[in-house]
Amino acid sequence: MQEKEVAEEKKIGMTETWLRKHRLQFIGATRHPMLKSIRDGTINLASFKTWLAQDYLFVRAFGPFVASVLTKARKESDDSAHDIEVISRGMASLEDEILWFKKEADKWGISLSNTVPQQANTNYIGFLENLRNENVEYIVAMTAFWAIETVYHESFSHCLEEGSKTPEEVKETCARWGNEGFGQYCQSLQNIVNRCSQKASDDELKQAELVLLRVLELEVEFWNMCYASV
Ligand SMILES: Cc1ncc(CNC=O)c(N)n1
Repeated sequence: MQEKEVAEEKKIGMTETWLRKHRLQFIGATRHPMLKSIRDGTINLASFKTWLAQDYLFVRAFGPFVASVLTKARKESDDSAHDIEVISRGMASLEDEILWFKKEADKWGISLSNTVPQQANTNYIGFLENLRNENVEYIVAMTAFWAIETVYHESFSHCLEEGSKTPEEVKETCARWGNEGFGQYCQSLQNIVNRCSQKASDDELKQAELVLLRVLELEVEFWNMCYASV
């Protein structure tokens, strides 16, 4: 049976089907040792600072990617009014996010202008650039978008759960992506992917699934990069 039929039969979305199938990879990205060290309070602050500076560069590249998803929604979505609203919300919050990175970098004494992207970051940014191509289908780009946001939400909300020993000075970072509002926004993105997947061809679904897997790999490599930089 095709996965699309499995999803339909069980009355669950395509995203849920993928996440069940690739559960281990999802856990690898959202429960990385670096995240575990945030949660248990043993985080090495040098690693955290590396993450902060590198993620700032990532987010700067993420904006143009989100803009390209917005353009695809306009051209390809069967409910573009709705999708544009959701994607624009994400776009708008990036401005605030960039300001937040600058403020946070000041707090930690990090010079962002002297930061150069490390290899794993360059790979991730290159991946985003490829997805901006107009030949990449809306559902494929949208799946990447949903996955990128959701991985951060899952990762950081876990660091704020009861019983976690996340250091005070890192809590604000966790709350940025771990908060409930961000979780609802991730859910809106997920609903879009699920809706689009009902009309997608098998080939499009295969591509979207591969993109999801690649996001999970790139996220692990991103954390590895920070973790190793001690
Ligand atoms: C490496 C990485 N993955 C996901 C996010 C979350 N999206 C935008 O902020 C992020 N900031 N960085």
